[in-house]
Amino acid sequence: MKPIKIGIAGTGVVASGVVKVLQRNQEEITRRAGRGIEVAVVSSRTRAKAEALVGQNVLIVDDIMDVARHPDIDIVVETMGGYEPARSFVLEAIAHGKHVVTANKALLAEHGNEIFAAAQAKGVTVVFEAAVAGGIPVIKSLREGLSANRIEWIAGIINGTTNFILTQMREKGWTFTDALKVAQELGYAEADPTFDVEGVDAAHKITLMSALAFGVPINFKAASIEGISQLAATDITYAEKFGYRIKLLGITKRTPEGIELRVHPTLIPDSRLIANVNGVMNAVLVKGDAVGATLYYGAGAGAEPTGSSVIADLIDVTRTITADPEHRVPHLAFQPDALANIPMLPLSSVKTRYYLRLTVQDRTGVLADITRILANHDISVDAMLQTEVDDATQQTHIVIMTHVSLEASIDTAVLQIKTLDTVSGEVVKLRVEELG
Ligand SMILES: NC(=O)c1ccc[n+]([C@@H]2O[C@H](COP(=O)([O-])OP(=O)(O)OC[C@H]3O[C@@H](n4cnc5c(N)ncnc54)[C@H](O)[C@@H]3O)[C@@H](O)[C@H]2O)c1
Ligand SMILES: N[C@@H](CCO)C(=O)O
Ligand code: NA
Repeated sequence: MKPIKIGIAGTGVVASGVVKVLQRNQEEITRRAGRGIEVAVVSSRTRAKAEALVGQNVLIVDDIMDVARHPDIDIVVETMGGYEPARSFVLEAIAHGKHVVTANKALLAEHGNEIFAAAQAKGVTVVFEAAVAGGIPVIKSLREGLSANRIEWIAGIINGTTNFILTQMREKGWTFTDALKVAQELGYAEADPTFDVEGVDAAHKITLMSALAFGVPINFKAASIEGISQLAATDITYAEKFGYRIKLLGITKRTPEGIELRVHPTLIPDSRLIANVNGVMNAVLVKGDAVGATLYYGAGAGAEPTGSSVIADLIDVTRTITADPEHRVPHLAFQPDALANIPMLPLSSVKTRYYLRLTVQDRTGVLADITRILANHDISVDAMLQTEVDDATQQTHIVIMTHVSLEASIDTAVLQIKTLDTVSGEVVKLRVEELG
């Protein structure tokens, strides 16, 4: 059979991984796909970069739309990133009957509903394994491997850059700034690294997994997002004293009231496997009612790991290209006419355990005032730690681990605690997930 011809828009880190692995493993990829996969057209902002990547025998075009419209192409690969022109490019390719493979979670989290609807109408596939947790085949697991289950929750370390930063800070004492700089040099970070450090990239990814897990439309606006830029090294140390590690987690949970969707630094018991996932590695825990908890681990970023996922998608599309569209695996795991209308919950209705750190004056009655306020809001204390009094300021830190409480109650209690004249500065609040 003749090889499948593909076009690539954007020749950066991910595209280079795709081209290299396609070349290196050509023979095995052909045996798996049933026919060869050949890069036929490439578009890049810099022709020299494209030539260096694919050589002289591949057509290089200046306008990305010439990839989207090229008559010889069956599948386009979008590795430019960003919202525009990526969105227009993908829609144009779909309009021309091309299947699309993309690594772009920002695009799908914001414009996925429009893109998948266009693909459905045209009978083509849009696949995005590379967009979530880089090289880990977690989309495939959610869409196919776990399709017997009612998914209960997903919790994942799904941003390599921030996990790399947290690891270097904790293990090697690097500064946040130095660790970020190295993550950028290694090609892990987004073009705008605030997407990584402020939790936006993780929110894009957990939004996509939430839609796949629960069969609901993609709803990025419902995500509550908190990154690691405000996380103090002190809290990493105190958490360790209680036997916890702090990780930036993307969490989505089905509750009787609706769906939680959130990203924030989270305390995790240090005995959990996921608490020991370090460096650029990602890990996603998926809890299904039948299978129980399953854990997917691997490189969340980098050229070849991400290229691995792009190529797996290319092989999948190649295999199904001859099947009738209605017999293909649905883009978002559920049949498009079977999406559910479950409410997305605000952060105030989250129920979990909390870590609170307060700075207080060392005076009698402080602790009693604080515990009284907590009790008045139905918050019970599980463990408490008080540090030595600082001689100069006469201040001390009180760290409290609560039992499961309602976030709205915690927030009201914290507001009241802050009005006590013995309490100074901010009260640090972090969420704890047992992930059992
Ligand atoms: N780097 C990773 O480890 C990784 C992992 C998973 C997903 N992703 C995603 O993959 C995508 C690409 O990331 P990357 O790290 O390869 O980025 P990159 O910056 O290395 O490469 C992007 C490429 O696209 C080209 N490009 C951008 N805008 C263009 C335009 N308007 N016209 C033509 N070319 C254009 C750039 O010149 C560059 O060659 C992003 O969506 C990113 O979120 C990256
Ligand atoms: N910037 C992303 C790339 C992979 O999606 C990360 O650090 O995880
Ligand atoms: Na993946």
